[in-house]
Amino acid sequence: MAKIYRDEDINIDYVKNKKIAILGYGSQGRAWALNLRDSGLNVVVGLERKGESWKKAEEDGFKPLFTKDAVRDADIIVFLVPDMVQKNLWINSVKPYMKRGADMVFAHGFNIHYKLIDPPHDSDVYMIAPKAPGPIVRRMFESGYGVPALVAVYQNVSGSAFEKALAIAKALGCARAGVIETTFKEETETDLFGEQVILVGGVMELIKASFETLVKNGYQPEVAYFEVLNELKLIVDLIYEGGLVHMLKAVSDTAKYGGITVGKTIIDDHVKMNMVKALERIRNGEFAREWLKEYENGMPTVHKELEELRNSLIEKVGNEIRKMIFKKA
Ligand SMILES: NC(=O)c1ccc[n+]([C@@H]2O[C@H](COP(=O)([O-])OP(=O)(O)OC[C@H]3O[C@@H](n4cnc5c(N)ncnc54)[C@H](O)[C@@H]3O)[C@@H](O)[C@H]2O)c1
Ligand SMILES: CC(C)(O)[C@@H](O)C(=O)O
Ligand SMILES: [Mg+2]
Ligand SMILES: [Mg+2]
Repeated sequence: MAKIYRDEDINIDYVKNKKIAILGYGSQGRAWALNLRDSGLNVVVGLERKGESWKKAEEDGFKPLFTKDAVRDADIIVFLVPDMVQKNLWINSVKPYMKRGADMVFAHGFNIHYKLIDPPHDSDVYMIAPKAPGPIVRRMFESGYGVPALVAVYQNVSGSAFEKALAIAKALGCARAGVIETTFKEETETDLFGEQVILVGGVMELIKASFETLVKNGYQPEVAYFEVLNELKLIVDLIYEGGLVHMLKAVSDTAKYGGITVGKTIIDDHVKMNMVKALERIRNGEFAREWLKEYENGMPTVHKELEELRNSLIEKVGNEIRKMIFKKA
């Protein structure tokens, strides 16, 4: 079994008096900046322009700097802008201004694994990859818990890159849950696989397909929404709390039998073959090349699909239902 590092295994002093530049103040950037500051670390937020993120960081009590000024005397530089943006940010606003030997830190291995960024040979390069969306990284920290994270070292010039990665993971609250060592390759490939096949892609398409099937066959959209989307969270909560058997114990015997037998005919060998194909495209770099091209063309596919989703029945019905059921009585 993999070694799981917890708070008591980690010494935060490795990063205690270091100046940490958090580049980006979005999903992960905000969570990292706030959690690290609350853990007593010296954080500066670096941004490219005085836009929404700048305003948000100021509202949270930071004094953001332009990237080049934030990295000038930083000991640790954390790349928390979108993956497709990191290379240009590195070339134009970090590399020419950073202190020699400053650490380069990532929350996902994409740019290093697919060789978009070629880091200087005298820098420690490591990763802390929280296994959760940014707002949850912050929410769990505030409530005294944490989300798990993976840590990996790509370059260890100082000899203490791993200890620094663990220290940052602890300051993020991740070692309250558990931190596992991995490689940039393993993190990148499994993270992309997870988000494409289940967490983002798979779940979304299962929800859409089951909703459409019910509605096309004459059932009320609101009934379909409750059945395939709202209750999904409640069932996943049971799996999260206690595992698959725990969830099966909470549902009826009818649901157990139906789920066990029919589930396999939905997620059949054909679906499993598609999963292997998706993994293969990640491993041979085909997905990364396609995504780079999509990004360079202005993300037409992403914009088109989001527009279609915004106008879809499940979103319209869901928006109305959520207004009702989440309204405080
Ligand atoms: N979103 C997540 O929950 C999550 C989870 C784990 C790992 N990660 C990784 O964390 C990193 C950051 O992802 P994110 O989703 O938090 O990013 P994000 O999309 O939330 O980043 C937004 C921030 O980047 C800045 N930004 C956007 N475009 C820019 C540009 N062209 N130049 C400079 N700055 C720009 C914005 O001003 C904002 O401050 C990525 O490597 C991602 O893979 C994200
Ligand atoms: C939150 C996720 C999906 O786990 C992350 O990997 C991301 O890229 O946003
Ligand atoms: Mg990801
Ligand atoms: Mg992920």
